[in-house]
Amino acid sequence: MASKNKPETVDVVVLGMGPGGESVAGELAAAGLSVVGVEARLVGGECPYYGCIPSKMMIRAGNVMAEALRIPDLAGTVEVAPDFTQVARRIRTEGTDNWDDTVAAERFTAKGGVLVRGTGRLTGPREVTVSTHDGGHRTFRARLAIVLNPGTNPAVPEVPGLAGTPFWTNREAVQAADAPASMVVWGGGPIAVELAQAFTRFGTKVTMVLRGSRLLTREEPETSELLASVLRNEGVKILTNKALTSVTHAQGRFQLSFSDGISPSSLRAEQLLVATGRAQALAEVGLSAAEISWDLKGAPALDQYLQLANGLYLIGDAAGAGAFTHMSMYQGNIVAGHILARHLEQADRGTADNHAVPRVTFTDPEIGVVGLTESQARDAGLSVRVGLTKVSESARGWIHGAGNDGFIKVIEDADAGVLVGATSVGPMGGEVLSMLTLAVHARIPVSTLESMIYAYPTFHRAIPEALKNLH
Ligand SMILES: Cc1cc2nc3c(=O)[nH]c(=O)nc-3n(C[C@H](O)[C@H](O)[C@H](O)COP(=O)(O)OP(=O)(O)OC[C@H]3O[C@@H](n4cnc5c(N)ncnc54)[C@H](O)[C@@H]3O)c2cc1C
Ligand SMILES: NC(=O)c1ccc[n+]([C@@H]2O[C@H](COP(=O)([O-])OP(=O)(O)OC[C@H]3O[C@@H](n4cnc5c(N)ncnc54)[C@H](O)[C@@H]3O)[C@@H](O)[C@H]2O)c1
Repeated sequence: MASKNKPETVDVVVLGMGPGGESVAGELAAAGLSVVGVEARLVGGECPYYGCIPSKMMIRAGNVMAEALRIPDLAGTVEVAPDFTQVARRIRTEGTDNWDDTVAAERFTAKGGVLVRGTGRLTGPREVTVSTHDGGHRTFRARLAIVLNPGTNPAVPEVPGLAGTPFWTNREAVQAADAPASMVVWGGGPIAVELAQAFTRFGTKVTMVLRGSRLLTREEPETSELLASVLRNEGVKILTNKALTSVTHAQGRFQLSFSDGISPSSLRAEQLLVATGRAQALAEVGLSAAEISWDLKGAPALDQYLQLANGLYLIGDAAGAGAFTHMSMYQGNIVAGHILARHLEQADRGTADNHAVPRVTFTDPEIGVVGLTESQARDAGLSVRVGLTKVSESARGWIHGAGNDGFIKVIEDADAGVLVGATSVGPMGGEVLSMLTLAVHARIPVSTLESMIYAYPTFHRAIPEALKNLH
């Protein structure tokens, strides 16, 4: 092993092996470059161990039960007895290998990559120093590139009493052995709504406490309204415009005090889930050593190849174009393509284009969104036409019956005659989103979408109805 003071020269250093970092590092190593991947926790990052995969396993199980409970409306009788321990077992054994990344690490090293476990920091424009888990230090000089993929950690606001209590973030929630009897979910973003619904379906009495007046504030107001009504019907309490002022924990219960600016109130619950956004791990990476200034308030400035400076790339949640696994991987692909084009003379794969970023919040109904919301399109100065239709009014939605809440909303740039955004809420709303994503991505004229044949009776037949309603 090299000493602290003797840098080792390699082609590429990937700092943080989230979904994008893992794929860039693997591809470049497989192409024959010498690649060091630096990872402080688990190769693969948040998504496979604490994010997408375990949460979607919970959601899948909850959805099966919710469907079963719709049987009396459509098909007979059924007895449903939720058992969270089955979900916990599946997450532990199939989903996360008991939070062990050996398979992912070996996938990378089998391609010729070198995995260094520890926390890395930039110590120069082309230099990374790692405090390794075995207590040493290694310094690497990157001949060709450094790719930063540090991701995020749960952000926990400072509230008197909170720090000393056994609250959950997403990381503890997905490791739960059982569903708590009652839980306060603090926050109203995607993590909060997905986990609130999943735990409710396993018998947890959930109270959501929001700082503002609606759920999923980045999405259309119609989305927030519909989701709130679905969650309330399932038994979730939603308290709005509340600030958490103090927390205590005694005898296995949390006591939470709130203020709404007028009068104080309090809640007791067995568990508290803090889902109040994410903190950028990029802040700890030492950007100033690479002479990059960044003030944490927005995303750092990147060029179209996702470079902060020549040969210094940034991908993933920290790149600020959407905190989603598919964005991390999309960006990783562009960066790998750029490095290979520059140094191995392979064909360039193009540059980052964020006009059609899709996202799906996996509640029931699913919430699929692409591109701009109505207010974003108006704020951008476009001449906007909006079309909306309810899923329950389509033939398929009507046939579907119980569980058919949803709508399609399309946003057109009327001058250009193309969609610039769309929302698809409903059963399989995330799958219905796919053709809307293509329409926004490829700027397909609305007249072409109107002339297309849509199979009957599918959920996506609601899309031409929404187009008919454009006004
Ligand atoms: C509960 C939950 C559910 C989610 N569900 C979805 C979903 O359904 N679909 C979706 O698209 N997205 C989902 N996401 C978001 C998704 O997990 C992230 O967008 C995704 O993980 C990509 O993040 P990233 O590439 O920025 O890196 P991350 O996944 O955050 O990984 C970064 C890695 O870098 C390492 N690291 C950081 N700093 C250093 C350092 N200095 N030295 C060494 N290593 C370091 C970290 O240990 C980590 O492993 C979900 C997130 C959560 C929390
Ligand atoms: N299905 C998916 O794709 C999926 C699922 C989960 C998470 N994610 C990604 O992970 C990211 C993080 O999710 P999230 O739900 O934590 O974050 P978020 O930033 O979307 O939502 C945070 C919530 O906490 C509230 N909040 C923030 N600071 C607060 C404070 N000081 N006091 C009270 N409330 C406060 C906000 O008002 C908001 O309701 C998302 O933006 C999303 O990109 C994606």
